[in-house]
Amino acid sequence: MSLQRLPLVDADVSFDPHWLAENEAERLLRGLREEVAWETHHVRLFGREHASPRLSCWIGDPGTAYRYSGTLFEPRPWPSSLQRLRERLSAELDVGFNSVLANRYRDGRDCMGWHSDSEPELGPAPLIASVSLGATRRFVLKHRDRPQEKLAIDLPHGSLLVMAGATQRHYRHALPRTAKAVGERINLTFRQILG
Ligand SMILES: O=C(O)CCC(=O)C(=O)O
Ligand SMILES: [Fe+2]
Repeated sequence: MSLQRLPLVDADVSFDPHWLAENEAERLLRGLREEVAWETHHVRLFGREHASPRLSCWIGDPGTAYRYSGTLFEPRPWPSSLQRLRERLSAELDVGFNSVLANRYRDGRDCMGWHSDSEPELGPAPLIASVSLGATRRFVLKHRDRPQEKLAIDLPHGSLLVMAGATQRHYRHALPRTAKAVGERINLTFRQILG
């Protein structure tokens, strides 16, 4: 593993563009299309229900329910391929991951808006490991109080991005939609829900 620290103040973000071998990444991508119970999550924003512009699935150990934007998601069980990936990540990063949010971006219109992963059940300094599969998409980070502190990074097939420490406290991030013709992408954000 060769994680490189990215140049951001008040944050701890590191990146390995080739974390997974090409054949492993390909096998995972194919498997996850079938093994995951993909669904459209609905979230409440300003009192109104919205369909998220992507497919998602919350997966985790029993007891890792996750509340976000007013909705409580009960975890689905681990498909075996994700179970193995979780074990490998937990060992390499020395973090007891007990859940993962899987997101599937069908094309360039699917996206994720500005947010930070700062739900209380993640604790004050969450370590989030984000594995990307399929089409390369641009990921952007921006400091909450210092707008000139920002970074855009393309996340290719098989890459690993790790956000730790004060990153969620000081930064928001997003996966913008794109007018470019891009294929499907699956992203996995491994998390540790504190009991
Ligand atoms: O798809 C991505 O790379 C970002 C996903 C993300 O921010 C999240 O799951 O919280
Ligand atoms: Fe996020």
